[in-house]
Amino acid sequence: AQPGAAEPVPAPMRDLVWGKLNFLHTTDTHGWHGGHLQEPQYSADWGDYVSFAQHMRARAHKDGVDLLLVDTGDRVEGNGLYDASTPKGKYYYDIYRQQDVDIICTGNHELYVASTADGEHLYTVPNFKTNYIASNLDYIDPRSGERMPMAQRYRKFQTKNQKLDIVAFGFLFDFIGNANNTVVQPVKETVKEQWFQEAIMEETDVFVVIGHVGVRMPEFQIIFRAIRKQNPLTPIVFFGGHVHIRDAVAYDARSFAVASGRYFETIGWMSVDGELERAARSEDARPSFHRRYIDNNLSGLHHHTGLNATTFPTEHGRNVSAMITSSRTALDLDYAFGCAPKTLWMSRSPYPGKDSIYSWIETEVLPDVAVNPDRRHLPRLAIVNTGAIRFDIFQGPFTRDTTYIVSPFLSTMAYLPDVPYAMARKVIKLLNNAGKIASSSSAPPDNRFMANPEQLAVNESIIITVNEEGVASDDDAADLTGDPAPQKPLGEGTNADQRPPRLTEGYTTRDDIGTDGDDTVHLPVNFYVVPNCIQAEVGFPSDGEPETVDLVFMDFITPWVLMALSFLGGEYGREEVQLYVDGTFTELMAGWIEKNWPKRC
Ligand SMILES: O=c1ccn([C@@H]2O[C@H](COP(=O)(O)O)[C@@H](O)[C@H]2O)c(=O)[nH]1
Repeated sequence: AQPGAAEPVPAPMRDLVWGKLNFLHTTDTHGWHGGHLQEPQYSADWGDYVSFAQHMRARAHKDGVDLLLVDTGDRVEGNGLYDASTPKGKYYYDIYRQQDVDIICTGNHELYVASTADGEHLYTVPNFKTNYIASNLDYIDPRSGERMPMAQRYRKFQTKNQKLDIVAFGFLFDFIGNANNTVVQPVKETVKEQWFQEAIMEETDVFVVIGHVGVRMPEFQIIFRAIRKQNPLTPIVFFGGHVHIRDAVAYDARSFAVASGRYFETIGWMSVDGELERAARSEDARPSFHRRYIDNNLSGLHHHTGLNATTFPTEHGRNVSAMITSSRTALDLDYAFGCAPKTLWMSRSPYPGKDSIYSWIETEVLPDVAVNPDRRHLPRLAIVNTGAIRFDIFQGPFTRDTTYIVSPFLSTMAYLPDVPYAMARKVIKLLNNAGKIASSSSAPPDNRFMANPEQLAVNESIIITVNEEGVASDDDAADLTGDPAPQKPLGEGTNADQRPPRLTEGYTTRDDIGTDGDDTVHLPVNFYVVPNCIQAEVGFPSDGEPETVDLVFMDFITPWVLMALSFLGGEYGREEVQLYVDGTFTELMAGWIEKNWPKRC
């Protein structure tokens, strides 16, 4: 862990179940390779993961089984370690490559900005050579204009110890927001390609499909059906991401899919056991699958390896942690813009509400920063999509690192001048409806893409009632322990005098397999659904309604805003959208904090 990172608190643990073929999975790490310095349950860093993987590989070797490491993209954007340097990623590429990842693919965040896709092509693809797979992604060389696969389309290899044959693919969901130096082929087209049809006819023991794709998204279903059609008995394992949640689902008795969360809070574990060699395959023989969501903290990593603070760190792991420390220092990530007077939550607290980060943006930040010096006298509606805010703000120092953690994007505030108020006021309602505003082929994707991916997976707020002793209500306790007994304490074990152990707050995952996936038994946390967008009325007359307003919005949501206006009878084109205020939203927010919050805590 990094110097100053919160010490993990011991908690009741569930062990890992090993099989013949085992996997460790990271996804959507978004630059958090230094770990969560303020959160004890996720405070291990990439160096600790390097040590962990070394010990786990050694155990696999000793037991004659195999371990593969998988990463399913969105490694960038979301933390100062990647975002704070010029150019972005100056330190990240060398840190990330220290882990021996066996199968790796691209996420949408590697592609939003052309220079990020260039970085992927120039550094991560060569760093991982034959381990990098790009089944449905091409890159366009900026000099020659030549279009080429970002990496090989698939990979066939043998595992180290058992010599199991593996055919692996690496997909990205049908993403359309990429910069123009890459081409994402829709998955339904890719599976028709000759190379794919030939690849799925390869003799193999196991298919491994990794993808920056939610495990319940249609893209994985399409791939699953295509492979299964030709291979009725072959085990197929899927590793997904993008939705930022822990999840597991079995598509049939011989397939299993796992998603391993977000922001390097989780290291996913999957094991497959049974007769895996194709020679032993039969109608009756079925593989068994296990999953575990490992909290990324040192006490858990010690637990799973049977080591301690002295014996756990390897030389390589220590060196990687040191690389991260010196990069964080060079980037001055601990520089404080101000002191957050209280914790502001994205989804743990209701919106609108006094502890909601969105209410803070709406009522305090926007009225101050949504100001165009030449039009400050005119009323405006300022709209921010909730997906633009990526993390909670904890009470205490708000640092350069926090800035990128909360708001990593380069989005600016755009506007349309003098929109009739009668029309402009209805836009927010349309943006906040579920589904698409219009169903034409040129319409932007589902409105929920303006919100955070975590929100995609949940339709209703999940509010857990816990009493003062940390005991959940009957239903919640039954959910968490799998036991319908009333008022069951939320611990698996009890200490000698039968008092329940003190639990920390964290993930209490329910997936298709059950409620025992998390490696650490936690107290549950609330999850409130938030709208796709929030809106502030700024500079409005004290009485009466304005005739027209400036409609100000994050440039990222331009397609949705134009579609909403068109639906309301206002035809505005992209060329009419102008920059409202200089600077990115991130810079505006950091500037507001510097001006309004106390400098020191
Ligand atoms: O410029 C941007 C880019 C993205 N967003 C928000 O992020 C999600 C996508 O997040 P993932 O981590 O890829 O899952 C997108 O749906 C937007 O809500 C943004 O606001 N601005």
